[in-house]
Amino acid sequence: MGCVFGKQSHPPSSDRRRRSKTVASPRHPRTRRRRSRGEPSTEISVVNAVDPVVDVEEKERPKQPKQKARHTGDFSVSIPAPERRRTPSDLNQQGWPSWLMAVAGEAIRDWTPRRANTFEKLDKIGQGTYSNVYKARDLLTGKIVALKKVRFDTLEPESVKFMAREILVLRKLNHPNVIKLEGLVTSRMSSSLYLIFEYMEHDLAGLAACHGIKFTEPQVKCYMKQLLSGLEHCHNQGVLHRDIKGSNLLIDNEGILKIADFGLATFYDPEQKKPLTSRVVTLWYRPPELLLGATYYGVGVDLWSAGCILAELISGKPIMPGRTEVEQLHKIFKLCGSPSEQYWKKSKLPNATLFKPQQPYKRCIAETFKDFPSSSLPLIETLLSIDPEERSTATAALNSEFFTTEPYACEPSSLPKYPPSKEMDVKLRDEQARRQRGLASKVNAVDGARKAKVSERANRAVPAPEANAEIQANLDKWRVMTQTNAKSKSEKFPPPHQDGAVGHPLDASHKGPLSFSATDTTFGSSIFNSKSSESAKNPGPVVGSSRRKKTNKDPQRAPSRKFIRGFKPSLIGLSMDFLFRGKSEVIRS
Ligand SMILES: Nc1ncnc2c1ncn2[C@@H]1O[C@H](COP(=O)(O)OP(=O)(O)OP(=O)(O)O)[C@@H](O)[C@H]1O
Repeated sequence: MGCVFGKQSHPPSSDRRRRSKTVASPRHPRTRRRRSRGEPSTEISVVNAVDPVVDVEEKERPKQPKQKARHTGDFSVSIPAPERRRTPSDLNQQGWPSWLMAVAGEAIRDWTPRRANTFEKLDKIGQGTYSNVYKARDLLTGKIVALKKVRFDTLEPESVKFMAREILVLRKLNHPNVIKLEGLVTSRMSSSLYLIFEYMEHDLAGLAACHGIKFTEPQVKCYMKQLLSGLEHCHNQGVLHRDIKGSNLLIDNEGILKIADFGLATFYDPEQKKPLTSRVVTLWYRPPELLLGATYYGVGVDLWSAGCILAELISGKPIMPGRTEVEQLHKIFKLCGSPSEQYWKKSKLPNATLFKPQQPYKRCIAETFKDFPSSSLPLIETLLSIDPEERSTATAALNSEFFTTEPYACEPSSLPKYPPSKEMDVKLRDEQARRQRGLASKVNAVDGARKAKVSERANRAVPAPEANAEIQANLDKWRVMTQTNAKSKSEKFPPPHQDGAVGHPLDASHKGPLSFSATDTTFGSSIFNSKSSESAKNPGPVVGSSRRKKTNKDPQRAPSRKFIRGFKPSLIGLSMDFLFRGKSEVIRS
């Protein structure tokens, strides 16, 4: 941060915005974030005069920061005339900048911002799609904290609102298994905002990716108990998290698990349901109703993700690593069975006609997970119910026999003390290994290196790849073209104001899912084996946004895109079976 002065050096931002709108697809798959990825359009130069907190990013910011188009929903957000220059007089009495007061007044009510110069930034410890996270020392208390620097565009009130929603949600929650927002930091003239959190040493994805860590049954129960307790609190407070996955489950050195990253969370009222976007939750953990386009949903979405995590913790690998929405649904149907006739009728899901298989798929959770502890199966069956209502509640899950039969959950404090294992650490380790392999491959022939790369990636990346956007866009087009009564997209999907998170595509969280031992052989079932080998042959997208872009051009990924492009209105009436068959044929070729 430092002492930061605003300096106007760009052409009017509307120009840049116009340009950027042509860049991003309105159906960009990363629904995850509705916040802008673009830097504020007022260029900032940094003079680190007073603050001990040096903002590396601001120092290194390029002269012409690229702006990505922002889509709050299925459509671009209209943006009001930009404010040009910020001065200290923009701060109100408490020290909040006016742009924040104007749009996010409620989120910061009764709080006073901390000054940047009261923290010492120590290390970058995490990177999300819309944030960088730093380890820092609070110079007033000496405590180590995590500072999450949120990227958003002050000139786009919508993007500030999304950030404000995250703050509002966090302020409403107060539970040992939910990350606590301890305050906010603003710097005088810059438009950055930092969220102050308690510092957590690990995340479950990172731990799970550590070689040699295989959780025991009491340990799995311990983590699951904490996850479900945190979820129970969120749901009781009327909050849906909508992105439960390993890298969002932080763990401290005392073994305490806390649910983090509420950037996609929303308030909901089960008594007065409002339409919400279906384009949330990282693909591998996304429940079938969202893949089928549900806009009225509830706690079941988080419980499904919790079910995926439970099975993953026991098995040692992600259970349904799909690369596209179609493939994800296929994996779900193969494992959990396709929805019953009754459910298709009752749910009236937007994509039902398209995705309903001609031949129903049989549920085979018990056979697939036959080696799992027997008390875990009823809970997995419940959490992975196709009908969200059958998933029940976090409270019911906590009372299930999984937790009431021996061996019981261990105490968090008895969990092993792990070395630093942030997902970021794992990424860096992998990158280093890849580089080394690259060198080795020069000596050992290209082929061998490619194989190693494939097997290493197979279990890790969580895609909600750009192909998803494409498929959704095609499905929408197709629906419009084929339904006599076709509704417009805006009618099918709630407009942004109905759900702050609508439709801004969920770009794969490049966060790796839990990836435990790749050599796990616990599963005898053909379903599991086939899945694993499929992933191994067709590795998921690589981690990290820049690389993700590259992978779109990766021939390994092309088949699904090719398939999607070839998806014509004339396919109406062809079943999901056909779609799956067609897809796998293309993949094989
Ligand atoms: N309180 C914390 N203590 C330690 N590390 C943290 C903390 N909060 C976040 N991190 C690290 O930073 C990473 C990114 O944080 P977070 O998930 O909140 O950001 P994000 O931009 O919302 O990410 P994503 O793109 O996954 O949604 C986390 O995976 C984690 O490793």
